[in-house]
Amino acid sequence: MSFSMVKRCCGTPLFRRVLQFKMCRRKSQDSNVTYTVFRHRWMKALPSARFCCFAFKDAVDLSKFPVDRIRNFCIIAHIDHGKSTLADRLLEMTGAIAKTEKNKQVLDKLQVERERGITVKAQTASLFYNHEGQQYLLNLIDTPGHVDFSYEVSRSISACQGVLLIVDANQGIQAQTVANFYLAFEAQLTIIPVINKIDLKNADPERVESQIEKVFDIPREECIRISAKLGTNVDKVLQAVVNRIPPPQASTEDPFKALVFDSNFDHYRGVVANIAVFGGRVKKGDKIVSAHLGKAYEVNELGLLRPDEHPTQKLFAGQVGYIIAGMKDVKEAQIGDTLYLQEQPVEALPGFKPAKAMVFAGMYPMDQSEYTGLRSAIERLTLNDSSVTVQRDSSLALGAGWRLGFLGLLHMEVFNQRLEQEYNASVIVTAPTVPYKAVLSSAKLIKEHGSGEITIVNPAQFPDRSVVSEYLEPMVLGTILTPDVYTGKIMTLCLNRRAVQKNMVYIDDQRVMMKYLFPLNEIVVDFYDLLKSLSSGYASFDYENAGYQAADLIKMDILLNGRPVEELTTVVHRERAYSTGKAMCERLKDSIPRQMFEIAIQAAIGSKVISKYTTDYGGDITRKMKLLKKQAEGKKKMRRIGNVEVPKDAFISVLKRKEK
Ligand SMILES: Nc1nc2c(ncn2[C@@H]2O[C@H](COP(=O)(O)OP(=O)(O)OP(=O)(O)O)[C@@H](O)[C@H]2O)c(=O)[nH]1
Repeated sequence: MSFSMVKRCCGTPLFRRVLQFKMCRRKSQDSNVTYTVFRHRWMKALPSARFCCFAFKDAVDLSKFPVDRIRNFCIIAHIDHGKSTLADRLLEMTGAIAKTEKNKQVLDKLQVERERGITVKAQTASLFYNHEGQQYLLNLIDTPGHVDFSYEVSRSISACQGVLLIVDANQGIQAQTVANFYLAFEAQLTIIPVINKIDLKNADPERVESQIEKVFDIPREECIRISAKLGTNVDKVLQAVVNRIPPPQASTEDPFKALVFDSNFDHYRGVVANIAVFGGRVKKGDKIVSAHLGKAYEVNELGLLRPDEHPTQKLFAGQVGYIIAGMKDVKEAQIGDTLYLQEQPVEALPGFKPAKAMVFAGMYPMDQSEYTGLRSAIERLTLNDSSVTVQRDSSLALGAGWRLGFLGLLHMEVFNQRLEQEYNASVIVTAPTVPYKAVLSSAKLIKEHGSGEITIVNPAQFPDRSVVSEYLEPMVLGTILTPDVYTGKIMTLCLNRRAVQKNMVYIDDQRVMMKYLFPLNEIVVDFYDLLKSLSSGYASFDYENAGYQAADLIKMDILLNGRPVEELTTVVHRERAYSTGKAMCERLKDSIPRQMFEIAIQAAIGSKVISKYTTDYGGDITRKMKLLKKQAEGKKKMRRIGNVEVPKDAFISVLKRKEK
């Protein structure tokens, strides 16, 4: 409905007098959005609802934006180098959000993101920017920095032609800077290096520019020095986006073709898919087809993300936006899928390799009566995070549950935290394990599995040596960047983790970049924490898949008063079994609150006990009463194994090693 129609219908003096409306036209800061605002006198009484706004017009006339005035880019960097802060400034400067103290990490919408101060999910925002008298549509994607979420980065990159590579002016190039640079470089995107935090006392942009020149072969003149926090030089970043990043190669004349690069689930509207339009145009009511499933859908809604959803009539070639088309499950909007018009089939875009789970853990309800509630919580959460894999699982000790696959330990922790925060679910999580493989030698088993090689994601199902010719473990190529004073300690740490050095170079006169081949199992739980503490927080770490390697593996059980603790069953390298078993027993002894009786804690391989400890019992009667009271309070967070109560959080801490 246009403004003139509204005016004609309800703008007459009589109508206004009767309803006491004041009508005016409002322009939002970016001057593209025109709202018709009704101001109701009665509403003056209600301070919080003084304005009643209806957006009658298609908010933005997207046909105004020929492809050559569109720029699609993402912000990539090492964790905490300031991506989200820069995104806030860009949003403010282009009028997408108001300038206020409250607007911090606007694109980090999840509670866990705000609490941990990290980005977990990539977010898109479309901005309108005036440059030399012309208006540009800039589509920005803010990406996470942590290695566990690098899948989000590679997906985002596929929707862009350029990246802003942010580097902290004090910390310089870090491990994820290198990893993210290569993702962008391999995708042949334009890379704009941005040195952030120049306001810091210890900022050394000169040094960082030299590093960028040496490691990435980008001339130092191309670097832009900014302070995202203070807004210094952020305008130069916007100019560089327009001047250096090419527009998308897409034509509105071609048949409609769009790449699904992200999706999330809305309980009322179904799947909301984020798309990059590679050709043609699409509008509400169009019949579109998902190339992956060959299924047709009708477009119910589409629009821009600014950063909130902003419905429009159409989306055109080169644009990035969202689309809702009655898909009921995120599996229907597979990341990497191609959408096209039913009457104009096109060849599918290359898409992406699906994310590969690197860490698996069992999840069980604290009490079996909570099974159904937990199932629905896990189902809903995985609808929004398609990189989590879920398989039903059950165990004698823990009952019915699931085995979930994650991209890393932080991903697993974040998932857990979201289950607790967003769904009020309380879960038992078993020891994280990596996906081992076994080459079977038993003809019977090969027939049973239909393959000579099986992947084991649950240590309880680790096959016995007698039916296996070889075990294989997953390997990763790790990159460590550190000030050179810590190299000695770090090399010892890597050696202790069965790592093999592949490379070592100085990136400037004080910082070293090392590459190591690690067994994934050795870095999953606590390697990163240890590396940080050994280097006083200065070293950084990133890794990528490096296939499988043969290894001498065995299954180890931990027993409490003779009963196996299924959460703690692990697969270990044979040469590590004794020291790992001993350390786990020691830590379990420290984690179990004293109880009214002695407890035997053992590590065993098959029937052979390799380590044994005994706890003291709780002491005199008043102490016992206090102990009972305290235990009753904490009962909810306890797991009962035989007659022993174990605190829920003991399990992960038992797995963490302490390096000498
Ligand atoms: N002094 C100073 N601090 C900054 C600047 N930019 C960001 N910060 C601070 O650096 C910290 C990390 O900033 P974020 O924007 O959350 O970093 P990020 O790269 O988005 O972090 P992840 O999404 O977790 O990877 C915050 O405390 C910011 O306030 C800057 O220009 N100067």
